[in-house]
Amino acid sequence: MSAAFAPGALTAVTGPSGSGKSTLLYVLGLLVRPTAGDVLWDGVPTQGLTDLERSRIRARDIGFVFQDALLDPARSILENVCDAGLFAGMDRAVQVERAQVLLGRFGVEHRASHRPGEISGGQAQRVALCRALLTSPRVVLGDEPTGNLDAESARVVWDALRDHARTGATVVVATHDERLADTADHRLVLP
Ligand SMILES: Nc1ncnc2c1ncn2[C@@H]1O[C@H](COP(=O)(O)OP(=O)(O)OP(=O)(O)O)[C@@H](O)[C@H]1O
Repeated sequence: MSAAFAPGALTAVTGPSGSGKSTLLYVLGLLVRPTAGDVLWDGVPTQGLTDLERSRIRARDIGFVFQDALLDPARSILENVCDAGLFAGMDRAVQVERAQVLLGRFGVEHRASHRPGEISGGQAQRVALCRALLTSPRVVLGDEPTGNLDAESARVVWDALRDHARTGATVVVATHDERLADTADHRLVLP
């Protein structure tokens, strides 16, 4: 099986539980190496890249959103978002400016100095989205990013991912939510 994920589009990955949606995203995101096959990045095979080279691509070009926000509980909301820029070599002032714009866009700017334990699950997921978008990555991968959210927050997160695809990025999202998946540009169904 092979699949191509085009820039400028959101692809929804669906399929039964255990069909490999998460595994596919981890492989695409260069978090794990496939036991067979390869991921081509701009047409270039990634299997032969060193861990450092793969980490560089991840830091610079890939944003991740998981089912849980996975924020660092010891750091403020602003710091959690800015941290995504560290390994991408983003200037600190640019990190803060961009983080504040994103937090404002998703209605959580008043929580910037709070700790993750002081905000709701829906707000935490919006913060995770800001973190994923901080570097304006060319690729955003979502593993059930709306799985724990109420309908309104789910829509906010999904629409933001689709809007990011509209900027020319490649966005791939695994989901069990058929209604959201129906609004994706493409659909990959795992058997
Ligand atoms: N760390 C692991 N080690 C070994 N097998 C694993 C590991 N993680 C997942 N698997 C197996 O790989 C297969 C695919 O799992 P995966 O989590 O990718 O499916 P999924 O489609 O995302 O499922 P769900 O919708 O339930 O999240 C399953 O059979 C699972 O048991």
